Amino acid sequence: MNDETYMRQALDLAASAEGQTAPNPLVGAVVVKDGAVVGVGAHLAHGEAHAEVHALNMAGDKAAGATIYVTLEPCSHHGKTPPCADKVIEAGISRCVVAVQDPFSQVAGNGIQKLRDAGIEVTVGCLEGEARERNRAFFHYVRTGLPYITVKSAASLDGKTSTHTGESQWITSEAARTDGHRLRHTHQAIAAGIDTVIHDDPSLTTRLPAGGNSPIRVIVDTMLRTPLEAKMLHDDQAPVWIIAGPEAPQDKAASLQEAGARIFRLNESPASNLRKVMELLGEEKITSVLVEGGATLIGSFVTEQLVNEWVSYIAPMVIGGREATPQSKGKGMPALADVPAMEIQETTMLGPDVKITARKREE
Ligand SMILES: Nc1c(/N=C/[C@H](O)[C@H](O)[C@H](O)COP(=O)(O)O)[nH]c(=O)[nH]c1=O
Ligand SMILES: Nc1c(N[C@@H]2O[C@H](COP(=O)(O)O)[C@@H](O)[C@H]2O)[nH]c(=O)[nH]c1=O
Ligand SMILES: [Zn+2]
Repeated sequence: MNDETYMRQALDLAASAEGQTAPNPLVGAVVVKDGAVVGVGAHLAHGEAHAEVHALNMAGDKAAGATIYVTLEPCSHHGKTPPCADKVIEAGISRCVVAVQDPFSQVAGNGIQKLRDAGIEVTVGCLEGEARERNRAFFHYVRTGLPYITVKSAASLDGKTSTHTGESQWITSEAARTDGHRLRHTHQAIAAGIDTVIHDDPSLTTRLPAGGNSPIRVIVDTMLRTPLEAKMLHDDQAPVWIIAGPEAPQDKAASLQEAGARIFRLNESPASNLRKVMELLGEEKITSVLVEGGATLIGSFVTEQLVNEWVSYIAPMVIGGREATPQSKGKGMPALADVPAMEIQETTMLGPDVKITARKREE
């Protein structure tokens, strides 16, 4: 058993709380003493104990002289919980293996320094690539202040998301649609355009057999055309935030607020200033957004080059039709040189469909 073995265990522990910890990162910790695992822990929810605390509590006095493996640098600031670095020192840990430094300004190497100053041997970089990839949303958010943006698109082989008569249910299989709901569970917010809200009256909730978190529903609706009887306003499943433009009628804003929606009014059209909308969500501590559709909204994210990840679910059918809805509308990129390079991360069969995941390389 070597460092990577225990760090892999810590990464798996971190991943077990996926979709629960935002805006905090996923973190796992394993305490090892004389080749035996004596404590394990994961950060389970924002505001609750950090992974190291769980693992050290479980280890008890076996932590003295032990090694702790942690997927993110132990924090050194007083956030909602006392600093983990202090706890690691108090427990008498003699060696700390860290996957990656915490980019959060209040930590960013201070935790590691604190441990070293206390005479603890610290190594950084064990399975760093995997640790960064697991926390890509958190790292992107800390670096840019913008949520990590994933577009989800379900389409035919020829890239249509509905027939030219507007029929779209269903193109992909139950298996693909369920996988799409896992994407909802792992994102803090889900964005949809007003056309999708009017056409589909979607609930945008996470409906998985085992349950799951329903993301905050963010509707880009410049003129506040969201119907007062929209399903999502009456299911009490998750907040509804509607982003309006300057000309949106005040009386409609008032009645939507009455119906429980939170209205954000921008002084420019949100549909062509999505970066402003994302900055606003970033200020609300939203670290990840799933863009569910439709083609117009997706087209705006593409044109503003805000897409960090693209997940396509492709069904084995060809719909055809010049008027059939494509995966993205809007202005688009004039030249290939402007098209951001991405990398395919995964292709998986889900029933009869194929799922393709691609990511933009983080700068
Ligand atoms: N039409 C298809 C999809 N279409 C998804 C639509 O964009 C819209 O998100 C749904 O109508 C939302 O409904 P609700 O939130 O589940 O109530 N998505 C899919 O994965 N496959 C398809 O075939
Ligand atoms: N979740 C986590 C860490 N999260 C770090 O602490 C910040 C949140 O602090 P707080 O508001 O107190 O929860 C978060 O932004 C990130 O930098 N650190 C750790 O040592 N272990 C953990 O398990
Ligand atoms: Zn901590």
